[in-house]
Amino acid sequence: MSLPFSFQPDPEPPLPPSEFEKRLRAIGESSYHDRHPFHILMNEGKCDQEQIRGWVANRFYYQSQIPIKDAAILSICPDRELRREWIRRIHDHDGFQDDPGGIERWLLLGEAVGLSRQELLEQRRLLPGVRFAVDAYVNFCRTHSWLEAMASSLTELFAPTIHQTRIDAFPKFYPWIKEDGLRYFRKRLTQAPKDVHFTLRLVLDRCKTRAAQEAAMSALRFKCELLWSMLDAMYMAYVLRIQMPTSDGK
Ligand SMILES: O=C(O)c1cc(C(=O)O)c2c(n1)C(=O)C(=O)c1cc(C(=O)O)[nH]c1-2
Repeated sequence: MSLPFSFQPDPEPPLPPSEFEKRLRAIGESSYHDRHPFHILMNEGKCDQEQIRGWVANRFYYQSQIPIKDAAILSICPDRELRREWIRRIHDHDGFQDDPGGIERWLLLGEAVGLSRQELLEQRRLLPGVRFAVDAYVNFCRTHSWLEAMASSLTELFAPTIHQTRIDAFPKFYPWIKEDGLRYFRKRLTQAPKDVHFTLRLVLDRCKTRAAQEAAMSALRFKCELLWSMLDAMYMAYVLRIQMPTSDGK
């Protein structure tokens, strides 16, 4: 027998916060980019100098776009208290007062591996696949709700472990990298947990419906996919050595 047309089945109830958090963490545990074959090669000391340089140069584009995506989030966030907190992320990367910022520290990493600032700033080694993936992140944050955009940054729950792995692995396997270059990763060990503690609480508190919780989980899956895609492009170019011929023949 069909139900009267006015009957609406109950929407799925929201998950209890502890279960929601468990599911968010499970997304990163299964698909964060620490498991990508490029990172595994790098962290086991199996990359050559050109592969490390390729990774540093391409990741620079990600670093350079982070404050732009955070500014996009600020521009759609109606809550003043949240904006006061979120703006700190832009300062962390662009620099604030005496702190030259994460982008500057990544440029030092570039110099430590033998890349000039100019080369990074002019995006000379930027692969098309990396550009598309990073641009997709900025675009996602411009076109989704501020809460989904904030939720997509929750991959940072898993970033300190991978930063620590690099701090341990680089001096051991790549003694040719100047020590100064590791400052970026050291600084993120204290910055990322602060960011992510705030964002996790926010997402758990503000996603009050099951639909909002599902949207936050989708945002996190999307972010894991784009981080993974960046490394696919790098693996193709620097491990399989397949690159698009440049149109100007260089
Ligand atoms: O080196 C890494 O593996 C890694 C990953 C991520 C991440 O998970 O998005 C970030 C960072 N580093 C990072 O340094 C950083 O500042 C950062 C900001 C964000 C973000 O989404 O707002 N992710 C990340």
